[in-house]
Amino acid sequence: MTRLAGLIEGLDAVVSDGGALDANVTGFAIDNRKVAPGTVFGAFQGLRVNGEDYIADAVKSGAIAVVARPEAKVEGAIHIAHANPRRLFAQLAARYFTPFPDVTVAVTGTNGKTSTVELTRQLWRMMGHHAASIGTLGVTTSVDQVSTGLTTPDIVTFLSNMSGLRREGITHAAFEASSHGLAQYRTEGLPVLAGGFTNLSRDHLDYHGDMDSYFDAKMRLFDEVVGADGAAVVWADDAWSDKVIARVTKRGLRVLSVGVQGQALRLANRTPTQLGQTLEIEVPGEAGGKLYKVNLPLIGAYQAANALTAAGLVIATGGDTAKVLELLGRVQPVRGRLERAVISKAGAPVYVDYAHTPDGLRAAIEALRPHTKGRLIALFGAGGDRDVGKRPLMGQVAAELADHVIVTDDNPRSEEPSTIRAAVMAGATGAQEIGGRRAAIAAAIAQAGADDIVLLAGKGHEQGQIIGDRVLPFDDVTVARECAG
Ligand SMILES: CC(=O)N[C@H]1[C@@H](OP(=O)(O)OP(=O)(O)OC[C@H]2O[C@@H](n3ccc(=O)[nH]c3=O)[C@H](O)[C@@H]2O)O[C@H](CO)[C@@H](O)[C@@H]1O[C@H](C)C(=O)N[C@@H](C)C(=O)N[C@H](CCC(=O)O)C(=O)O
Ligand SMILES: Nc1ncnc2c1ncn2[C@@H]1O[C@H](COP(=O)(O)OP(=O)(O)OP(=O)(O)O)[C@@H](O)[C@H]1O
Ligand SMILES: N[C@H](CCC[C@H](N)C(=O)O)C(=O)O
Ligand SMILES: [Mg+2]
Repeated sequence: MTRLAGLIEGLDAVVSDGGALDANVTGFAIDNRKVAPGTVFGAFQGLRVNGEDYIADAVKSGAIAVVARPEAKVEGAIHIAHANPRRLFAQLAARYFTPFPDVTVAVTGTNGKTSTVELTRQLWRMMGHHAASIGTLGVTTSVDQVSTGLTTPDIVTFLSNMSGLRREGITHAAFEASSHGLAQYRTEGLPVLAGGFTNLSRDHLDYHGDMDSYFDAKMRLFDEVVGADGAAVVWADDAWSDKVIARVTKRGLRVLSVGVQGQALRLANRTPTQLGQTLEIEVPGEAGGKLYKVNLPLIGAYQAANALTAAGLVIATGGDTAKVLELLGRVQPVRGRLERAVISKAGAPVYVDYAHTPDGLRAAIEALRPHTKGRLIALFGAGGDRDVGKRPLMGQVAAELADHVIVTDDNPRSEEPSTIRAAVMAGATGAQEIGGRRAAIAAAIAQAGADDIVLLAGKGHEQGQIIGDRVLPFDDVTVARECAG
């Protein structure tokens, strides 16, 4: 039995009459359609609708308490009122779902979150811990991967997953904190020992408005989600890194900066090899510090960055530096991130990558350049119902850096595919436009000679293409194999 009175004890909220405080709490929900008898309902103002409009329905379905703004109307259940109901709901739900894995870290940034949490999970696992990650790829453990649909799931899914992982024996968990997730308090309430920052560049301005608000949304991870005695692992070579370091230092977090300009793990040298790259990493300490040489079995400067951030998180939460750096030599590739799908009949390697921002495209093309003898053919589109301003910029980056560009469809969602393509084409001087992703992939592979390399960007691991409100099965890796054979 979990009594409501016990859960709300000491919480900073105004609690109304209207129900029994000794009632048994059976669960939490933020969608009235998921309310069962005994549920605590969170009623939040959303972008699409106002959750407060569903309070009466939630009470009818058996909600015993409603967390909502003081001005919301709650009848027939206890009103737990707070000006910031999402945050309060997270704290309350966490009291219900506790305990969680002992060591929990979070990663934010525009690009690299998925790769970093996945590499963190792998490092922990190789160190003998029971580890998991939660993010775009779903909930991943060493035996399972279950999709949640979003990068940062809703608060109830998140906390119940974290608690379920603990019951399965998971002691270490890394999760992706997207800017939407942070702005909506989707990952709160549990102790977070360290936060990682990968980078910041243009994305999601449809939601956040401008870069400063986008930055502030991300910084909530360090301002509020990571515990006051926690650590911040900061990729030091981004244009926003200094601002992040200043902010986390002001909060009093322990700072581990990593990268060429990093102080905790300094990337002294990076040399691409055929199947990966050699990293020389300087770690300050006694006797002038120590230089470690790591043969990272992943290609691309960006994966070196994510690997160092992951190593930083593991070290920040107690991992032995020498051991962690040694284990970087044994990590596995991350699904859909510079994944080699196939080698075409003509002999051209075809890579699938999840680049879906201008900066991501730049990183993916630059990663493949040292491995290209002939031409680099880049294929991509842009997602519908997302930041429209990034479209011509993606076109520009590709036109500038690739030798041949094919603009096609990503997930059009509710938009007209040709309109999205036109917006990308506006920046992509000299590009070829091919509607229909399968036809475009076939054309890209058919054009590639033995010395060329093909990059299929934007969809990475995704298993479907969202057209209208339907999701049609589509996997870039499978389609590439079909077109290559
Ligand atoms: C813009 C956005 O982030 N929207 C998410 C958000 O919506 P919202 O809070 O604005 O909610 P709303 O739909 O207006 O509804 C308001 C409230 O009423 C409730 N409701 C609604 C209808 C109903 O019948 N009954 C009911 O109780 C809802 O549960 C909600 O609490 O909360 C909803 C419930 O959890 C999410 O489903 C929804 O994700 C939509 C589908 C989405 O597309 N999100 C994307 C943009 C997203 O979150 N992406 C990020 C970023 C990925 C990246 O890093 O690139 C991610 O973390 O995945
Ligand atoms: N450190 C990085 N710097 C620049 N670009 C990167 C970096 N890491 C990844 N990328 C690019 O971004 C793409 C997405 O990477 P990843 O999935 O790890 O990021 P993410 O932050 O989880 O994305 P999402 O916002 O969709 O959750 C990669 O396929 C790559 O093209
Ligand atoms: N988390 C990102 C993923 C984008 C992937 C791309 N394939 C698209 O559909 O735009 C988003 O929701 O914007
Ligand atoms: Mg991700």
